[in-house]
Amino acid sequence: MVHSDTIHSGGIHFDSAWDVRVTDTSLRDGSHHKRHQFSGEEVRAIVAALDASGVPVIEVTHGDGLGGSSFNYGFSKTPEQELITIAVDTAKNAKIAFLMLPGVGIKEDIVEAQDNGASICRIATHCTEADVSIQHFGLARERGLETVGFLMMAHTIPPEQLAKQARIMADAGCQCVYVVDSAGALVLEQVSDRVEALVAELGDDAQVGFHGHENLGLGVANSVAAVRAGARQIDGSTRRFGAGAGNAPVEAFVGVCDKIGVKTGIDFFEIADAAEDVVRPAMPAECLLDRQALMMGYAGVYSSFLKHAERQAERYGVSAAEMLVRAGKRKLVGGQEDQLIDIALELQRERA
Ligand SMILES: C[C@H](O)CC(=O)C(=O)O
Ligand SMILES: [Mn+2]
Repeated sequence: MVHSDTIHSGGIHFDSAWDVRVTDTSLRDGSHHKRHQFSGEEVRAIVAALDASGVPVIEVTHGDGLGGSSFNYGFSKTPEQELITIAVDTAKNAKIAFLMLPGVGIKEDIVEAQDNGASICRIATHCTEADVSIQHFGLARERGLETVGFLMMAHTIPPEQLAKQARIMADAGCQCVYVVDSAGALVLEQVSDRVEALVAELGDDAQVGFHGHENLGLGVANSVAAVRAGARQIDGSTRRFGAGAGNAPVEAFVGVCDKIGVKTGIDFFEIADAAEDVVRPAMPAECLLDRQALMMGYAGVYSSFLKHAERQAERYGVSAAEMLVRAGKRKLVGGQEDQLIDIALELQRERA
């Protein structure tokens, strides 16, 4: 299918087949659920299926971004740059994106990912720390990469404050700033209020995106709320293959968009088949909306803490759900995974 391109805010080329551009993040956010154990063959099969369904952007990286393979976050089975190369070689139309968290990855990682063929650079920071991304956006734009900014744990600050952080990213060269509901804690108007605030702040300087998690079962509904509030890019994971209860399922989001007249350019029937026949077999288990996931949504906990909490809960014989509620009370942010051990020990002491 050949479509014509148009240029939208942030200077991003948009295919005329899209009202919103969907990024599938199963091969990055799903990496948390799979404890970063993707094989090259799995990446090849998933990219081929998503690409054939019309998914325009596919993100491939360790769950915690470039450089995430480590003792703290969990070692990857296959080096992420190798997975990026496989994804680029496999995709016929989709662009391959990568994620990086300043401090976890470094600028050389961005250069290597681009040399391996990735074309969209997504930089993630905690939502109050946008200034740590400035040099990375500068480098990415200088090198001709398309840029996306991720303001993580967006439920923790009010819309006006989030918009100011978005402005920092846009001024640094970010072409689309995402409201990232890392904890799956935002509820409908809380999403639209944030998206609207960013749209008002950024105008034509940058697009606004939304990345949701399913911990309160609102991934698709929140994504629709984001679109109605002006978001032009939406993340999801086919079969919800993501951290916690997973991300907004791309196949359901596409079906809903078809019904409400929002063009995604993705074929509903093909993506439904891809979810069932290709993505599900690569998942260690379905992403469940179980007690632990619910606690994360309710207490506002970073979704990627789930597997870490489960491991420490088993090690110290305490409840993972209780650990996650305490992680919410302590307002932990990404990078503080080690404090889960402290919480497990605290619960163990209390029980003794
Ligand atoms: C590094 C995180 O997993 C980024 C993300 O997907 C989120 O905050 O949600
Ligand atoms: Mn996520």
